[in-house]
Amino acid sequence: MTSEYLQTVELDKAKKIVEELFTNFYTTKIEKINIERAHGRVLAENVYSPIDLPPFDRATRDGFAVKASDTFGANEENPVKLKCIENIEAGYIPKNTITEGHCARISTGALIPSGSDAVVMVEFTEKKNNDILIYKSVYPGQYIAKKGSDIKKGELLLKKNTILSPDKIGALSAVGIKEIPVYSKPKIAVISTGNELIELSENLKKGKIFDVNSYSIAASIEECGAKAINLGIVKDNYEDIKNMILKGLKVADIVVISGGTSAGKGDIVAEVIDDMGEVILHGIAMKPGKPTIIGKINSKIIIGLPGYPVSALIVFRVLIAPILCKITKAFKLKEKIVRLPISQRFHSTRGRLEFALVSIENNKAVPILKDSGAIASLAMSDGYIEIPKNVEIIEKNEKVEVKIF
Ligand SMILES: Nc1nc2c(c(=O)[nH]1)N[C@H]1C(S)=C(S)[C@@H](COP(=O)(O)OP(=O)(O)OC[C@H]3O[C@@H](n4cnc5c(N)ncnc54)[C@H](O)[C@@H]3O)O[C@H]1N2
Ligand code: MOO
Repeated sequence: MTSEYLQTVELDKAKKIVEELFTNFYTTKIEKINIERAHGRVLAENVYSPIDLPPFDRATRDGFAVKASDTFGANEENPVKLKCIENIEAGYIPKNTITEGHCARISTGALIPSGSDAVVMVEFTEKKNNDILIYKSVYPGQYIAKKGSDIKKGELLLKKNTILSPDKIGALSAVGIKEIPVYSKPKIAVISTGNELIELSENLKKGKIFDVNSYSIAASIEECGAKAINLGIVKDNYEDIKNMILKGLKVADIVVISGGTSAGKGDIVAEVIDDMGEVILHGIAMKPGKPTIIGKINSKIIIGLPGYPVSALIVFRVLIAPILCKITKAFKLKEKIVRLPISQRFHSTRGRLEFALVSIENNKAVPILKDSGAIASLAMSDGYIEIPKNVEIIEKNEKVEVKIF
């Protein structure tokens, strides 16, 4: 079983396998959520406006509601004199009808009184005793937003699969929709294995290190619009790993476990998965990431990432994230890529697709020459470059594509 690890498959084939697994074994569900929690979620259905918007004819300027015909011919020299019969504030219902020779003071957003068909801006009026002098004519409909002119009841407001950004949330609230149908986030359990790992809250003792992958992988999951359920650290022993995986399968749709994937003595993740279900793939022809495991237990997908934090993150990014983002639809997959000259000659492993972290300095891609065990590279990196398996050397100043994190 673990000998399968020696037979690596190409990354493209691994991607295909993961994609097929997600298609066959993950079913997208729909839930209704409150608008207050809708930011970043994805609409699961078309939304039609349940009301006319605006719901009534309303003033779009502060001024006077008039009969437009009363203002015809009015100008600076020859103002028209109208009698003001009411003051209509936003939110109130006018009591009177505007008849010839009359007007009403009106606020922006207030309901247009019956009989009126236009608003004169306050700047072009003057109050004189009980009269209002109008210095500018208006045409019928001027400064009035008609009922339903924005959107009509029953009209399509937002299409299914729209990402709910602040503007879209505004549109939903304008038509009074509080409960919103969205895709449920896939739940992904995150497990870190290793006797050497400790929680961030613990004291660092000799031989121990803080758990990185629980946090970096959970963050990557959330970045793809999925929900990470961090189950924490488990020791490198068969029973503990098995029980933790069982727990993950219970609470989540997918399990991601890191560490214990390679050929070491304590590296028993593949064995456990194989006993509980099926190891579909163990070993990808990529660097880092060679010992990656893809498996299935009771129709649920389980991914074993290499323990080294840089390896785990790169594998997640290139193998899992694109497919996860595709199913959540929460993230536009267009990767940010910049083409930059490389700052120095770079040697790559012959015969293996390689991913190398780089930082960007003075408009150059600077390779971070540390191995995947080096944590500081995570802090220094801006992105990574992909070196095809048949390329051994990238010459200084050759242009490379940097995929930004
Ligand atoms: N004889 C061989 N040894 C190794 C091989 C190999 O092919 N033959 N592959 C190497 C490669 S490549 C990788 S990658 C690692 C991956 O091994 P594992 O997945 O079994 O990972 P571990 O041995 O458990 O851990 C490796 C390394 O990473 C640290 N680690 C693990 N988990 C975490 C975590 N959650 N947070 C922080 N650091 C973590 C761990 O302490 C180890 O230092 O194997 C190579 N060896
Ligand atoms: O394959 Mo490992 O994942 O080189 O770091």
